Amino acid sequence: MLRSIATVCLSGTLPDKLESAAAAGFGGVEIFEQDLLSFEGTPAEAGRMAADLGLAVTLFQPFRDFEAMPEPQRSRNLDRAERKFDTMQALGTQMILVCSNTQAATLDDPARAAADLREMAARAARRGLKLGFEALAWGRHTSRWRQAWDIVREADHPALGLILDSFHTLCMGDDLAGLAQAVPPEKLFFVQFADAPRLRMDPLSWSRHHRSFPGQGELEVPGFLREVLAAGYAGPISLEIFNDEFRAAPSRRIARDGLRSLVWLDEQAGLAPLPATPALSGIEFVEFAVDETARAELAAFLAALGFRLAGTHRSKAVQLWRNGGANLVLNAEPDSAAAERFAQLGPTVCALAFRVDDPARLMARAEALRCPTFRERVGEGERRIPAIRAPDGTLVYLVQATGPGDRPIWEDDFLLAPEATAPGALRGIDHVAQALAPGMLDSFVLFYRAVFGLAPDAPWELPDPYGLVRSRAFTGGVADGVEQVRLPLNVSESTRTGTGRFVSALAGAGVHHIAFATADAAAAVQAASQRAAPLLDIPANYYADLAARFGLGEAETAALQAHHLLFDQDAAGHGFRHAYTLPFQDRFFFELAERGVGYEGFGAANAATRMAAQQRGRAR
Ligand SMILES: O=C(O)c1ccc(O)c(O)c1
Ligand SMILES: [Mg+2]
Repeated sequence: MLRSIATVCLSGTLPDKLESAAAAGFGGVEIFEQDLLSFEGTPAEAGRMAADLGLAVTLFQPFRDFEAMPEPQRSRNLDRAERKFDTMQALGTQMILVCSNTQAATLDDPARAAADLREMAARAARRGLKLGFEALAWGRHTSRWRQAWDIVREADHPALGLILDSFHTLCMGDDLAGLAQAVPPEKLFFVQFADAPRLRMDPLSWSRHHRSFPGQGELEVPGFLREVLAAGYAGPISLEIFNDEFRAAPSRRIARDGLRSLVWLDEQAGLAPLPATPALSGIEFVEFAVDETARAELAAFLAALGFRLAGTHRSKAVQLWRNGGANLVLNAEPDSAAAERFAQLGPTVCALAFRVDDPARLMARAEALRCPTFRERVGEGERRIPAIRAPDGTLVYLVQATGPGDRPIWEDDFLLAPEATAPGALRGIDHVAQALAPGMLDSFVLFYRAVFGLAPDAPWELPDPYGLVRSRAFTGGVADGVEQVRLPLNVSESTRTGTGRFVSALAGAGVHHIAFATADAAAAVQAASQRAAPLLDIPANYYADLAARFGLGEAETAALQAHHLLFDQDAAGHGFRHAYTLPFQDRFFFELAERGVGYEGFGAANAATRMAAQQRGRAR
């Protein structure tokens, strides 16, 4: 089916929008009138530009507030329609969208609405054009698709049909039940798709500012597509998203997200299968871009956390640092992707590596979802780890999960030190938190959901002393009832929060902290203290409140305090003990986390205390 996107989804001028849509792989565009009005050339030139890019103009949207107006507006509207038909013919599109009238003056008279639409359709038909009628959720007298259909049916003109829009239906808690029985396929002229977060808001503001691509929100868009297909619809699948962040973002990224959302939607609706989502079994390593100097400084920081140099790459300036099951790679190789990242941003995380059951299958899935792939130069006999790029350019390596008897992936490429397998206090990586510019969150949500099959948890809000931080966590890869991969994503509109400062310092997104899993946080902290690790001090008031909140005894509270530990407990009594380091060069920081079995969170209740302590640390 033809994939189409409305120009209103994208930023820039009409030529920018068309080029981005074509580059992403769309076959059609809905043209919004405003985009045409602000275009320098003629409608015919716009139409040629689209055609040259291989884009069909699937629809033109110049009209609103048409049906059931009293005279003289009624006649004026019909005259105006003729001018719009001229434009459509120049543009080379057949379909005009008319959305239900929102004006106070419109008559509550479905028969009049039908008669008016019939008249417009008759005029359109004379020119070989077609007219689709769509119910807006806030339409004055027509707000549901069934009402719009009643009007279209009563008008009974072959050039008049129904347009559906998933947002207008789903935002009202409505569905398409009965569509296939009521509406013949040839009357289903066009269908628009949009998702949205569930918000308590009037539908107009919700629709105009908070729509998102399928898979980025919480509406049941795949079910909507299934119903539309069951009704025999075979026309374009068209995205129509009004979203302030989309219109402020680079149009190429947004167009690519849009296409990705449609590939995912087809899979979810059972239309076109993709290679299956992976079984994730953890984060094998996190890789830092460093140079020689930064490497020495970061290595010293890690050594204080009990990490040891466990291996050196056979052919590159790359080191493996390890503590128990936690692996960190420090990459100082010149002329590499890491070096490029370092040159731009200084010491930062440049790659994450996920353990998956079948890297080749996941690569195929990612490519089908239009993820850029990456192939690093490798030396002879070395392993090439397949990698894809996250929306911010961070590399995501896909590492074969190994069982107890298997050869570890490290042995091909690294000269491992004898202490490589020495026991350590850390079990692995509990979670990796990324700080994103606000406009990036939807891109990441779609990336993790579509490519990895991870589901976002409910959104959280975390109060930094200098503004709000919004957080959404992705978790997945359940094994033995425990989540193996946890990825909180944080965004902040304020540039003064820890998240905001990190994002502006980095000119983009990146890993802001890494939490290591330990079975005994107090012991891990004690060992780190003895090695003079820089740990974050927590104020005494925190502990007084904690004791009161959870009814902790004096000795237990004192033990937490002595170890800089924060504490949380869920409703079922599963506990979480965690401590933080100071940031490395005012950039990223680390966390030591002891997660009681069954605890699913991240200590969000402690985030305000942690962020305040970090901001105080900066002020000193
Ligand atoms: O917000 C609007 O006005 C508007 C216009 C056209 C549409 O197709 C739509 O879904 C919303
Ligand atoms: Mg619409």
